[in-house]
Amino acid sequence: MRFRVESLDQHYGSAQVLRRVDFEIAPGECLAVLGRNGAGKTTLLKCLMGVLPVTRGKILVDDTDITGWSSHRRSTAGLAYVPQGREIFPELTVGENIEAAARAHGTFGTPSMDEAIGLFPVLGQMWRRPGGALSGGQQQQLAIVRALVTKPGLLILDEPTEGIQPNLVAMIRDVLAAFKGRMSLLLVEQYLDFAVSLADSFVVLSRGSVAEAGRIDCTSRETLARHISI
Ligand SMILES: Nc1ncnc2c1ncn2[C@@H]1O[C@H](COP(=O)(O)OP(=O)(O)OP(=O)(O)O)[C@@H](O)[C@H]1O
Repeated sequence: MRFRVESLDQHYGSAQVLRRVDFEIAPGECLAVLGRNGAGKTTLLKCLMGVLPVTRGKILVDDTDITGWSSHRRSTAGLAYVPQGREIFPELTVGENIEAAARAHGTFGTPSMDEAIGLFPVLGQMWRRPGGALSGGQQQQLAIVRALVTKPGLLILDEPTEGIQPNLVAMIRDVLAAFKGRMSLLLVEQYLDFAVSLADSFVVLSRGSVAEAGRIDCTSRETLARHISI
C-alpha cells in the first residue's frame, strides 16, 4: 500500500494541533514519526484512522482519497492500528479478541491467521483467559496480533515499546521486521534504537508541524536523538 498525507491540519476547538503535515510511505516501507511529548503524534494517528476529523488536507491510499471515510471503512481498506494503551476488549478472551478481528476482515481460519497467532506463543497459552487479565506486555502482543490477523496494507503503531521489557521489545522488533515488506508500517516511537532498526524514513513533528524529514540511512543518530529527548 502506498500511503500519502497532504497538508493535514487538525484543531481541538480553536487550538490548532497539526499544521500542514505531509509525508508519504512507499509500499513495504516503514516510516518513523518522531517528536517530543505533546508534539501531536497521537493526534496524527487518530486522524489517519478516522478517530478524529481533520480540518484540512488529504489522506490518500494508493491515490484514493480516504479523508472522509469512517474508521470502519479505513480498516476494511487495510489500515490497522495498535493504539497507545492497546485498547483490547478486556472482557473477551484472548481467542475472542483475535477471532473477532479475523472474522471482520474475512481472514478467519486462513493460514495468515494461524501465522499471526503463532508469532507470540504466550497468546496460545492464554487463549481462554480474558484479555483484561493479561500483563501489559501480553496485551501489547495481543494488540499486535489482532492487527496482523486482518492482513493490513498499513500497520500503524503508537509507541509499541512503551513500558515493555527488553526481551519482549526485541521479539516485537523481530516480528515487525519480518512483516515489513509485506505491508507498510507507520511507527510512532520514543525508543530511538528500535525506530532506527525498522524505519526507512522519518518525520519529526514539532508543535504539530514537520520540522525535519528524510531517509534514516542519510541522517545521523545525533540529529534524530535531538528531536526525541523529552
Ligand atoms: N482531546 C484533546 N483536547 C484538547 N487538546 C488535546 C486533546 N488531546 C491532545 N490534546 C493536545 O494536543 C497536543 C498534541 O497531543 P498528542 O497527544 O497528539 O501529542 P503526542 O506527540 O502524541 O504526545 P505524547 O508523546 O505525550 O503522547 C497537546 O498539546 C495536547 O495537550
